[in-house]
Amino acid sequence: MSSAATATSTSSPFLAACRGEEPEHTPVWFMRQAGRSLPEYKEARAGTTMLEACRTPELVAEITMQPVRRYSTDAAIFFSDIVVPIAAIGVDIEIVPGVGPVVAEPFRSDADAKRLRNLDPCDVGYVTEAIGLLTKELGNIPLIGFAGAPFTLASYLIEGGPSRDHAKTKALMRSHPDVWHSIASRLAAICGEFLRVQVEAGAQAVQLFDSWAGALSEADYRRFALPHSTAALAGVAKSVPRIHFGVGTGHLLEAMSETGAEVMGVDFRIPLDEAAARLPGKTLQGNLDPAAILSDDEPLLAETDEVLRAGRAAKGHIFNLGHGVLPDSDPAKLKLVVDRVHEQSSREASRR
Ligand SMILES: Cc1c2[nH]c(c1CCC(=O)O)Cc1[nH]c(c(CCC(=O)O)c1C)Cc1[nH]c(c(CCC(=O)O)c1C)Cc1[nH]c(c(C)c1CCC(=O)O)C2
Repeated sequence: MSSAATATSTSSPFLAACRGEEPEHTPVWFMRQAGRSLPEYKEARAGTTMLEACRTPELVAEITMQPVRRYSTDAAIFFSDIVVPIAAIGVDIEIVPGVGPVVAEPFRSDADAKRLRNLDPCDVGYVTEAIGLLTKELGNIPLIGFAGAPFTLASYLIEGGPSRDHAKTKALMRSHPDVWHSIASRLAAICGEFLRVQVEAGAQAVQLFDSWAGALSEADYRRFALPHSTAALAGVAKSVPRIHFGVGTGHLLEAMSETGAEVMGVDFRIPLDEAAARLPGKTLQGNLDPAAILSDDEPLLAETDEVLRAGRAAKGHIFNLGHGVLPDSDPAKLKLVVDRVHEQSSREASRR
């Protein structure tokens, strides 16, 4: 490792917390920190579709930087989407504004599984290029790369779009487990490669989003999702810290941490001290309710303090929301939270 890289990793509160070391203050970043809550994002994105934007390195770098500049977050998350690698291998998928990913021909059969060929780094050359631009601009702020987990991606491919009950996906798992495992294992290989491309280009941590895994029972999660998420994360094992996150996954925390992730994301439904008792020795990330950002300052700051207090029970704590920033959020409130987290936790650190 070069001396520059060593200096970066030792001086970053985010990377220290990932490793379970004592940072100078509690690091903070927000899922969906770049997005529709920022006027400068709306301006930069005007006239460009989401997937076109993800394929334009200068625009990706600019949008990734926007929240870092505005809020002084302790990490940047790469601006992209979980469906970018799927589109890159030629699957006809679009991101429809206000809806989400929509697939022209939903996946149902073994023949469909074969539409998922391996990802070649050249398929996503724009990702490597954008991360190259970003590592120069970010200085010692680490960049988080990410991918969607096989279950969450498979749900979009099988349902054809967003789904509340994931009924077609669950029916396919049960009736045709061989087809399911074929789709999910191909997705795991694609996700693992997508993560590797980002790390090789300069991402210093990764997050695997299994946003919809909370729809599964623990038994089904273990049988149908866990092996594939484990395989996806194995792609970058031992190279960078790996964060794993899902929504409504309180019943799955232990099972999800068996993927090997060093950091577990916790949504807002479970207090961090409870999660810490269940996952001893893990760094936790979370978990202010995104809706708290829409409230008045007083309740917002009280809840921020409570998340910090509960987070002290964990080996390491990375402050975040329990899910993504809501589009109606006022950027000034997010800035208020960042400043509060930094102030309160540096005061705490100086008392130790
Ligand atoms: C399920 C999922 C998707 N994408 C993602 C997930 C997992 C995280 C989660 O649970 O929220 C991940 C994602 N998508 C985006 C990021 C960028 C980084 C960040 O700031 O967090 C990340 C990490 C940008 C985006 N991805 C998308 C937007 C909004 C598109 C726009 O601004 O036009 C952004 C900023 C589009 C998208 N893409 C997806 C959805 C559901 C949507 C929203 C559709 C809508 O409401 O318009 C699929």
